[in-house]
Parts: sequence; structure tokens; C-alpha cells
Amino acid sequence: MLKIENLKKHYDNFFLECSLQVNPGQVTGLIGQNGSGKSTTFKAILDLIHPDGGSITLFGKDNQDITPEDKEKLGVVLSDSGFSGYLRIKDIIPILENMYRQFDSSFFIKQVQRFSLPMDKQIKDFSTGMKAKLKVLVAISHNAQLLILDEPTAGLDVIARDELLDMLREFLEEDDERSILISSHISSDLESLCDDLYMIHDGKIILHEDTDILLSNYALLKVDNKQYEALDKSYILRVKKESYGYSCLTNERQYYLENYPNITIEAGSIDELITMMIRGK
Ligand SMILES: Nc1ncnc2c1ncn2[C@@H]1O[C@H](COP(=O)(O)OP(=O)(O)OP(=O)(O)O)[C@@H](O)[C@H]1O
Repeated sequence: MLKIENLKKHYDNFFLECSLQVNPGQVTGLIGQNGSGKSTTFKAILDLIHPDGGSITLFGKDNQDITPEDKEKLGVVLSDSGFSGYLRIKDIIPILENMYRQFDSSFFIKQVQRFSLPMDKQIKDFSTGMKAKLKVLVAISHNAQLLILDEPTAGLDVIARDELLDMLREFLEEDDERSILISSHISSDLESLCDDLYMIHDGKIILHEDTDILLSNYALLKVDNKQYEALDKSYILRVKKESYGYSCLTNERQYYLENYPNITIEAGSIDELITMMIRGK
């Protein structure tokens, strides 16, 4: 569906160098801190910036060669995208009908009602959550095959995030081949939705793993200085000094459970795993 190979982009002292892949039927998450390169990657996929190197293949073609028909198969949410604030939902329906041959206005209107979005209010007067829901709704209302969603849940409360994630789950249920590339700061969003996760830090992918494996095989070992000395470090990915000794990130939880019954082994949330990947040595 989407393949990025050795994408390079240089801005002042920022160097993006990343590869990633979204397979048909899969939801792939991109997690990273502010300024790690998520939006730059998304803009490169959509040919909104000119990369310094690498290749991006969308629907089996170089992204420079995709046709207007291919573009209709994309549903996009970018942080700075959206309609003019002076328009109302009832104004954008005819625009969308003109833009997308497969725009499903009855589905769109039903969802607008379901999420209590006002038809008659100017978008500039919408709340953050209402604007975010509208953006996602537009992306899912024209039978797209691939959604490219840059921080679609940014600024939303827990309930609004949940409603938005439900919208995406329903979109996926309609067709096995539909795929999503989604970025978020909030790893719990990605944990519940994504099949696999990429972590990006300072322009580089520092980890790529199936979500299930991250949750089942990764763990944090909490050891004192003596236990640390005695520990087999073969499967330790990162180590961080703590007041009690060390915390160690492993991707072989079972090995340490079986061989070190006396040490504290915690499953760790995805946030903790990310923190270890970034701040551990
Ligand atoms: N047009 C530009 N000119 C100069 N530097 C840029 C430009 N666009 C992005 N950058 C820089 O590239 C780096 C990555 O930015 P990017 O927006 O991709 O990060 P991000 O991971 O999306 O961050 P956030 O979560 O804050 O949106 C930052 O250091 C940013 O300042």
C-alpha cells in the first residue's frame, strides 16, 4: 500500500532518514516526540515537500506518478489542513461531491448527525473536537483505501478521542484491504488501534515492532546494583540509571522471567518503553 525507503530530508540541523511500510489491511502507527519528523514524513508521502533522497511508493507507484484517480483513494488529515473557517458543513458537501467521485453524502450526513456536528455553523466557531471529527469524517467518506492521519486526536478529550477511534475502526471493518498510517503522541490511542508501531526520534526510526509483540515480549527489569552486575545482558536493549539501581528494557521477557525469578519484571506501558528507547543508554 505504502512503502518509504531511505527517505531523506534536511532542514538546518534536522536530518530525517526513515523507511517504513504500510501493508494492505494494516494499521501502522508512527510515534514520536515534538519535532521528531512525523509531519515531515507525512508531507513527503503526499508530495508536499521535496525530499533530498529515497523513494516513496504509493499503491505500487512512485508517489510522483500517482494520478488524480489514485489521489481519490487517499483520505488525509494533516495538522494544518482543513476547510476555510467561513464555510459551514452544508457548504462543504457540494465541494466534496465535486472533489470525490465516490463521496458518500448520505453516509457523511448520517455521521455529522451522529457526532452532533452543526450543519449551519461556520467551521471557525467549531470546538477543537468538532474540527477534528469533521476532518476525519471527510477522510473516511469517499471510500479511500489508505488514510494518512497526522495527529488526528491532538487536543481531544478522552471521550472525543474514543469516538474518533471508533469512527476509524468502523471504517476498517467495511473492507479488509483498507489501511491507515496514523501518528500520535498518545500511545494508548495507537496501542489499541495499530497492528504495528514505528518509533521515530530525531528523524530516525529507532524501533519497529508488532504491537502485540511490544505488549507481550517487551518488559522492564528493575534491578539493584548487585542484581545488575549478575544479569545476563544479552537481551537488554536499553539501560537507565535509577535511584534504586537500574531499569533495563528487554524484548525477551520470558527469558528473564524463567532465569531470574527474584527480580522485578514489569510489562511496562508503551509510553514507558518509548521513554526507555529514547532516554536509556
Ligand atoms: N519548512 C521547514 N523549514 C525548516 N525546518 C522545518 C520545516 N519543517 C519542519 N522543520 C523542522 O523539522 C523538524 C521536524 O519537524 P516535524 O514537523 O516533522 O516534527 P513532528 O514530529 O511532526 O513534530 P510535532 O509533533 O511537534 O508536530 C523540526 O526540527 C522542524 O523545526
